[in-house]
Amino acid sequence: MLRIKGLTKRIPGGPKVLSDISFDAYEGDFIAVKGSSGSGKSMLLKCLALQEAWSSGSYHFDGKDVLGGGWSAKMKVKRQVAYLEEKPYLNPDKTGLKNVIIGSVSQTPAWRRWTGMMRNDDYMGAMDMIEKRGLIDKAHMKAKHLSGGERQRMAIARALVHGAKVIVADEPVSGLDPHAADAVLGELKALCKDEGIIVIAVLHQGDWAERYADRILGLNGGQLVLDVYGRRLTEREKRQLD
Ligand SMILES: Nc1ncnc2c1ncn2[C@@H]1O[C@H](COP(=O)(O)OP(=O)(O)OP(=O)(O)O)[C@@H](O)[C@H]1O
Repeated sequence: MLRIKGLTKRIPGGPKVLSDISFDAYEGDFIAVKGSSGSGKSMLLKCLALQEAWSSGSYHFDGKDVLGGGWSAKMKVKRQVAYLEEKPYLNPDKTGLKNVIIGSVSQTPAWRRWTGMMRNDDYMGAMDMIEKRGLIDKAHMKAKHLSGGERQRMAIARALVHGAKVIVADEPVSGLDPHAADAVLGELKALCKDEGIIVIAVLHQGDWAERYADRILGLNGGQLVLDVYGRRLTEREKRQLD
């Protein structure tokens, strides 16, 4: 469970880009984040994944104080909160499987990525995860030959292999055709439902948020202006996010 209180982010020597954001997220939640360009959506996800330092606020993960908890508490959150980019980086010349085993810059320690060492149980765990994502026939294909949707799903497998309990995804279906987008969001939804993963995804375009998320957070000018459960946004609420 995540408990965010008063998250504020000020760019050093610059503007305040997130102001006093508070919300809780529970196992199995699929939360969409909406807001116009520059409203702070990406910054919110980066702060949750500890890719950006917080200016103030408190962050509890499974009851533990992350910001007050020292290096090991922060490393644990970096491993368990995976940041999924709009176009996740996979090494183009390595296979999907090898990319999954090696891990991502944001989640996996550097020594592990440099050595690329593979134990037998790493191999089995990664293959299992890839198979569950329906990508078994792509496991030995170089990443450069995977489609956008397959890359996104391979990146989800990679996050899970390296211990993700929370996936924060920044526009994960932007640029994908509707069929591939449904596959990616269906995958994320199933992870919430079946495995209790928390997904927090920026889904500003179209009606993906309404179709897949249980809850929609709306940002405007770095402030949380909407927190809506289990229903579509009204026209008035949509205007609040313009
Ligand atoms: N390193 C930085 N230095 C200065 N300003 C920054 C920095 N990073 C982000 N910002 C500003 O913070 C605000 C929020 O940025 P963010 O990327 O979170 O917006 P967003 O809602 O994700 O926008 P978009 O939908 O266009 O991606 C923007 O005004 C942006 O210019």
